Amino acid sequence: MDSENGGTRPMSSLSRLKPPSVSAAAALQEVSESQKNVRIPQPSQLPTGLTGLKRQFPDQPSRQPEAKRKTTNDRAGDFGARSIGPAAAAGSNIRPAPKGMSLANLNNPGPTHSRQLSNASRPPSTSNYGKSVGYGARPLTSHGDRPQTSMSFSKSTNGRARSHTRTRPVTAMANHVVEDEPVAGKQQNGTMPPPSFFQPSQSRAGPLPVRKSRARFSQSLSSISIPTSPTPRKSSLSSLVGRMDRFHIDEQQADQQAINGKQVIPEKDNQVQPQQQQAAVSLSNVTVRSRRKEEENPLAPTDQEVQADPVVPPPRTPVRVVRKAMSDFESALNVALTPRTVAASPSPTKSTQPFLTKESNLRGFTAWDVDERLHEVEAQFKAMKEVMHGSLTDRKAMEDVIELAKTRANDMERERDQLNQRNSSLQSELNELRLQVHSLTLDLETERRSHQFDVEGRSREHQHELNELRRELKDETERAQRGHREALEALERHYRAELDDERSQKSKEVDDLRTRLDSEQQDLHLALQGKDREMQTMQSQIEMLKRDLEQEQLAKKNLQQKFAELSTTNMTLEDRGRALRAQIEFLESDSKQQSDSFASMEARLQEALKIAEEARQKLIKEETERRVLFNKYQELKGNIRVMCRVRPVIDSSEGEEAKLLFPDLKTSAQIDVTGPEEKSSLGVVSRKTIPFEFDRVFTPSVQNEDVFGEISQLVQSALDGYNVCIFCYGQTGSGKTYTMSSADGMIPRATHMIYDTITQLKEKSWSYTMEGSFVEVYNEELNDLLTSSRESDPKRKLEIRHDDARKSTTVVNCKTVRLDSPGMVETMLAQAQNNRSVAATKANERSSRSHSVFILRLTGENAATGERCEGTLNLVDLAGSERLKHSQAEGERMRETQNINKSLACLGDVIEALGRGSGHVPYRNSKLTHLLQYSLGGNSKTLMFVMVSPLEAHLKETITSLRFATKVHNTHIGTAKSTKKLKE
Ligand SMILES: Nc1ncnc2c1ncn2[C@@H]1O[C@H](COP(=O)(O)OP(=O)(O)OP(=O)(O)O)[C@@H](O)[C@H]1O
Repeated sequence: MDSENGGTRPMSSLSRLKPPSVSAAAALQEVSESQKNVRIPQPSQLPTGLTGLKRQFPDQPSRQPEAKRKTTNDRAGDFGARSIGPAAAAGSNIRPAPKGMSLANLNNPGPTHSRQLSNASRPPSTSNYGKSVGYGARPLTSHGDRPQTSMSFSKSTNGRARSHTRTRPVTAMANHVVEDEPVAGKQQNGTMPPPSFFQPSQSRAGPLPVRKSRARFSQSLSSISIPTSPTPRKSSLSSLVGRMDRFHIDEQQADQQAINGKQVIPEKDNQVQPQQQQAAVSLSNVTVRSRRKEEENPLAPTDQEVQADPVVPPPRTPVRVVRKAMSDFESALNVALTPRTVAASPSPTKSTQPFLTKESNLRGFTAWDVDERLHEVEAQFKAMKEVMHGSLTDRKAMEDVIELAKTRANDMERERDQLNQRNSSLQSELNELRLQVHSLTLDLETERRSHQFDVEGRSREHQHELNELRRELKDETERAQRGHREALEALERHYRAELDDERSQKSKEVDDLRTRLDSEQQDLHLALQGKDREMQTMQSQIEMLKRDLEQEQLAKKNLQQKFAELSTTNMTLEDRGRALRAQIEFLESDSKQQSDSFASMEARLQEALKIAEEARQKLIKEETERRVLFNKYQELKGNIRVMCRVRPVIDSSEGEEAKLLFPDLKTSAQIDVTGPEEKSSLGVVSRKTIPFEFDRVFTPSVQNEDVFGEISQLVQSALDGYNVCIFCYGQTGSGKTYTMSSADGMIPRATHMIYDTITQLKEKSWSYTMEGSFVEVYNEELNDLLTSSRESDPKRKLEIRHDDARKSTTVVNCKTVRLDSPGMVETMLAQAQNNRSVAATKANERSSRSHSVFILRLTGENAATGERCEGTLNLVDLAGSERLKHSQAEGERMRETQNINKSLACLGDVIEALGRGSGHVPYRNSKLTHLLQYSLGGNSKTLMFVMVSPLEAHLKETITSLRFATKVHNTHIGTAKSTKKLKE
């Protein structure tokens, strides 16, 4: 150990003066640091025992100055003063600490000192506290997170590799023990168990944990800090107590050796009495402080020197301690009496040893003052006497303490024995229980195996029984099935026999029922026939009754008529009677004159009636002649007539009205149109008035009814067997459709008139059939307007067929509707209007882009005269005649307009050709002229309406149309001939 510390202390014990070793210096520094960390408790903070201790041993700073080196007597006095503490504490009424609570807890029983389970956060334990000698917590070393305690120290002695922890002793006490106790047993592990004041003085065979707990408890007690007194007595006492601790350490070392170096980590032992703890605390602290003083005084005998002496047995009682102190004192005295080397005097011989020994050469030294030395010895002797006195007092206190400790030790021994006994009994019980558990386990296993064998055997038996039962059940089932089958067969036979009987019986019943039903059916049939006859009779009676009823109704009507006639006759007769009575009265007065007068009047009346009849007959004859004459007039005048109609201005928004004048309202055959402005060569702007004359000019105020009145004779001509063609020509929006197809236009009025005429002609034995068709010429193609686009077959195109012999035209594949009533004509017109191609242009929203032709074929027969006639009425609504440039049509509309213009030009060409009497009339140049071939010229009567717009904007078109109409009007296209012929 010395070599480890590098100390140079001589091994000889004669000098007893050794320089402080490095380890001792380190220990001294450790103790000094510990003392710095000590928080000196105030008297009020000290435990009661310690407070009493302080009362008994008050500090005496005046006896000896602090700077003065302490002598052995001083340390002995310290020992006595300190050793009294535990005794006083034992004698006082110190309340024992609670179980599990150390003395440190008593000093500061705050919650912060409660033992924590967590290593990382555990506050310094009481053991650590004892190591650090004060409340100041020692910072954690690098050896581990957990503060190193006496427990860990004890663990290191348990053979673990903890020798490296010796680099820094945990506590001053531990440092002292480790470094200053060159005991072989202690140095084996480099550590030693903490000293314990209550350690048994001899090795015992008691339980090791108890001893360990006592050691730990003693170390924890060392954490109690007691202020160090500067008095020499206290130093001496500390020295003594330190020696006593080392004695105990020796004893503990012996115990360690007794338990073969094995140490069990003590369990938590809280059974140490607080008085013992307190005593140990005081002693250990005193030891620490005294050792520090010893280190400061190298001349004083140290504990190591005492411990190093193997001859001197360690004192085991305070008496021995005192004796040892005395011997120490004597040794010190010898040293003191030994001539010292004066520091200022040179050494007679140069010795390499720094201390005085018996071999030291003292020759040459100056003699020292004996008197002074005696005084010093006397003073020291006095002090020694005082120390002795105090030591005796201390001895008594220590003996009390020892007695108390012995008592406590005995109690604990007893308790330990009891615990050992209980432990052994519990161990034996545990062993017994283990044996029982083992035997029970074996029994259980045996039982389980036997039970398993039993279960397997029983399962085999059950399986066998189950198989047997299955076989039996199968046999039983088969037997039962056989029995049931036989029973079923027997039952079947039985029921079959019963069924046969039942069937024969039922068949007999059915036969009876059938015969009965037949007879009943015959009866019912007979009854039904009777009922039929009755019903026929009833029906005949009903018929007869109906007829009777009708006859009765007729008779009733006749009677009613007769009654009415009779009533009238009665009234007439009454009137005549009244007249006759008046006449009788008159006659009675002047009968002859009155009778003559009556006869003359009667003759005049008869004459008037005769004249009236003659006039009526003459009227009829003249009417017939007029019609003949009209037709002859038509034939003579030419068969084309032109009428002009000007529509009214519908809305002022249409624009400025053109200047159209009608000069001759009587004849109504002229229209004067003020032409557009013209600039002459002289620059004079003027507007010409262009006069146009036609067969009839209709002003804007003329209604359709008046217009129809003018053409009704033409319609009548159709009934007389003429081909009549009425067509409207004019620009878009001039009123063509309005005139021809409106609700009161020419077509409805013509049909209505024809119906009326047909009805009238029935009296003359004429019967007519009327068939209508409606076609359209669009882009030089014929379309049937009475057939919708869905119904029409594109493969069946309309074709124009002419019958040259009959001068009639037929459109093949065109739908022809028999018109039996005026309502059918209206329906046909509406249908045609829907199917007609109407497209919008810039000239007119509702511009008709096609020519529509309504063909009404009239066939009449006169049953009386045998005459037959076929006439055709063509009502044509031409498309707009506006010029292409004006219409601004594009694309498809342009093509439409071109076709329209072409067909209209062809119409003009045909009329021109007819007027010229050309042999070839270009009917086939257009579909329109081709369709109207026999309605233009020949035996046809043609009427052209030239429609005029009243607007100034349409003036040019108006003039163009009027010029074209004038051209037509001036054309003589032949004589119309009636188709009326006698029926062969
Ligand atoms: N005499 C009239 N009295 C009142 N309104 C008329 C008369 N004539 C024409 N109209 C009106 O003028 C408008 C154009 O007439 P309509 O459609 O008959 O012209 P259009 O010559 O047939 O034109 P399109 O060639 O485009 O068919 C219509 O709204 C019609 O009602």
